[in-house]
Formats: sequence, structure tokens, C-alpha cells
Amino acid sequence: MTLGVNIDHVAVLREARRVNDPDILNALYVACASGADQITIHLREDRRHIQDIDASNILKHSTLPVNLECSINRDILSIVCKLKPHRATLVPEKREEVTTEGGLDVFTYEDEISYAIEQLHDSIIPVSLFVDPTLQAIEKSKELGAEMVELHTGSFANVFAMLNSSLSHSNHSIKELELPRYELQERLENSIEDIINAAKHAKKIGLEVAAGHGLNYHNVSYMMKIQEITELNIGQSIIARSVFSGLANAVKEMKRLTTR
Ligand SMILES: CC(=O)[C@@H](O)[C@H](O)COP(=O)(O)O
Ligand SMILES: NCC(=O)COP(=O)(O)O
Repeated sequence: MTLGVNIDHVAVLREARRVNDPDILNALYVACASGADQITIHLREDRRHIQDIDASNILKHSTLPVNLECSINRDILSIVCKLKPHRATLVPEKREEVTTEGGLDVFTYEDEISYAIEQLHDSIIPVSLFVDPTLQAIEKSKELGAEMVELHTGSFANVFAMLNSSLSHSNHSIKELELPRYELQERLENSIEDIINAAKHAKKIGLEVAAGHGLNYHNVSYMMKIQEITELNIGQSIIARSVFSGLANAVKEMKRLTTR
């Protein structure tokens, strides 16, 4: 399984303060040296985390392939074509969303996606489409000329978290998923089934299959069982975990500097 480590979330922290700490290039070096197989970044239209200069520096210094996620906005596309990542993954974007809420609408935006794929292919950049796990979206992705699909695992991850974590007792409980446990269990099984069917179909028609969004240390084992999925892109949970695997040392180091 290829592990794509999404380092956007390091830039989220940096941008919250508008400083240069944590340095995204340090995140790149640590990920490259620690077993990642690929680096994933998302150059959002609103530049809420990764900036153009980050993308350019990451591409310059990465020892691993870089999967650059972007929308179908033409200004963004022309930047991506110039940056020449190892792959571009086309994703939907909404200005008001907290994170990517669903897959690309490959039907409504068929012409725009087709144009984007053409531009990227002209720049010799392979294309993946970030889609919901439905057979129709997979078929359409192939028809539009993508080499790969990334199955959006957000619905699966949300149901999993409402069933198996403290999310439902927090301020960020997902209102529409405040359901009896048996119903959540049924939804979880259905969402896994959808991912399995979509992955099998994608592989059958000659698409490479990745998956990502909301995957973490507790739910990733479900994806590992699906043989057709050969790549996972994971960000938030890795960066969140690193706070706790690194916090003790960070406090100790500051204590040493502040001890007379
Ligand atoms: C498309 C996608 O799923 C990733 O880009 C990931 O979620 C990154 O985080 P943001 O949604 O915060 O950009
Ligand atoms: N495409 C999904 C991705 O890159 C990482 O998503 P997340 O783990 O940050 O939710």
C-alpha cells in the first residue's frame, strides 16, 4: 500500500499565526525520512494552508513523488501545470467548507473536468479524480480520461467516528448522524460496501484506486482489507497524533531552556 502523507495540516497551524513556524519543509523532510511513500498537498483557491511558494518548495525538495490536489478553477490549473507535480488530483472546493465535503460532481462539471484533464495531460501530469464511491462516478471518471480515482472516505469516517469515538459527545457532533447505534452500524456497513464495490469496479475498468479523507489509526484497517485500493492519502490524523507523540519532548526542551 502506498502511503501518501498529507502535510497541509502543518500549514494550517502556521497560517493560524501567520508566521513561518512550523516550517512545512521540516514536515516534508520528516515525512520523507519516516516511511511515507508520497507527499500530498492541496493548493486551495483561498490558500488557507498551502501557499504557492510551499508547493514550489515542496516540489523542489521532495525526495518522494508529490500528489498535488487542486480544484478545476482555471487560474489554479495553470499554476499546477507550471508546477508539474508527479500527479494532480482534482477535488471539489467550496469556499465556506471546513474541509472537502464530498467527491467531485463529475456529471455537472463534466466539461470543466474534461478541460482540466486535457490541460494537465498536455503538461504530462497524470490525473486522479477525487470522487464519491459510486459506480456511476467511477464510470464517468474513466470516460473523462483520468488514470486514477481517489475514493472519498469521508462518509465512512464520519459514521465510524460517531460510533467509535467521543465525537458524538463533543461540540463537533455530526447532527445528521445523531442516530441509534444499530442505524449507525448499518450505515457503516453500507459505506464500506460502497467503497469495496467502487474500488472493484474501478480496478476492473483499468483505473488505479486510492482512498482518503478522515482516515485514522482506528479506521484504516478497513481500507487495508480492500485489495483493489493501492494508495491511501492521510493527513489530519497523522498531524494530530504527532502533537502527542512530540509534545512531551517539546515541553522538556523548553523546560531545560527556562531552568536556571
Ligand atoms: C481533498 C482532501 O480530502 C484533502 O485536501 C484534505 O482533506 C486536506 O485538508 P483540507 O480539506 O483541510 O484542505
Ligand atoms: N485526499 C485526502 C487527503 O489528502 C487527506 O485527508 P485527511 O486525512 O486530512 O482527512
